[in-house]
Amino acid sequence: MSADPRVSIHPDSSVLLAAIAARLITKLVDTQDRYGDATIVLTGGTMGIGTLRAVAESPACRAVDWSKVNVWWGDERFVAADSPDRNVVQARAALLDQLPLDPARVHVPGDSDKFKSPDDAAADYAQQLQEAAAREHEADFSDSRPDEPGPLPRFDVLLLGVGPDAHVASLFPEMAGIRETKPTVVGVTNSPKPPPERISLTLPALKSADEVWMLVAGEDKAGAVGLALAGAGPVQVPAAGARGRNRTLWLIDADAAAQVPENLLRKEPASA
Ligand SMILES: O=C1O[C@H](COP(=O)(O)O)[C@@H](O)[C@H](O)[C@H]1O
Repeated sequence: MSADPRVSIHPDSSVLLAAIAARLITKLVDTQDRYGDATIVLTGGTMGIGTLRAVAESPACRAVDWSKVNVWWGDERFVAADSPDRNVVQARAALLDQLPLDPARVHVPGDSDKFKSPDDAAADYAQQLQEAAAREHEADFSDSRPDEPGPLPRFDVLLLGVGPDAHVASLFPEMAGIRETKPTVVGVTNSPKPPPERISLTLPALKSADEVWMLVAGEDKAGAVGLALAGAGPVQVPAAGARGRNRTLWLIDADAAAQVPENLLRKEPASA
């Protein structure tokens, strides 16, 4: 089951980033009230890193118990561990290094210093995910606990940027990664956007999240946003396939909203 998209449009990218940060902080606090901890899946790119900077700037940032936040990434560039191209390196500089995170809860995808190929790093990341899922399963004493752990832990909120070509994470239109239905993680060797080698969660793994938030600003993304929301197929338009189980939220600015289908635009209530 997955949730139909809802769209929330903000006047420009700076208002959008502040609004996303406020929502994210609230979501993490609410989730910690419910489960004791919260799990976020981060993304890279302009909006992914901009969101982290906006969280760092928010006075409400400290409302979250960061020692009980589990951190994963939806994708990573397969380059040296300290490369400025790494989503992890950018996320640490934007926010993570300022937080009292528990290092055991920060799950970093592999790099080219440690692994020979994107496929090897993808296998390691899939293993990290599976181990986290097994730990969660062991600690679950509820009546709804399944007999066996699944391949993925609980993802409470999963953030995604969208490229002008409608890629999400490192799943690019018409390429092998977006067609994967079985593995949770895939190695990418020919990304059309540099750097060419990457690892990415697959579409089924993205769709396992409780909530998926699509973060998009700028007129160069309007075509991709329009196609995704008009119901295009995920192989051609990967952003169309990314949906949360309970919520799919498109948080976008007015420029990126230029081609949103009319029926998805929120109407003002009619005046009496
Ligand atoms: O390469 C990537 O691109 C996407 C989108 O980035 P943007 O700069 O166009 O917003 C990003 O979400 C992904 O994590 C990243 O690796």
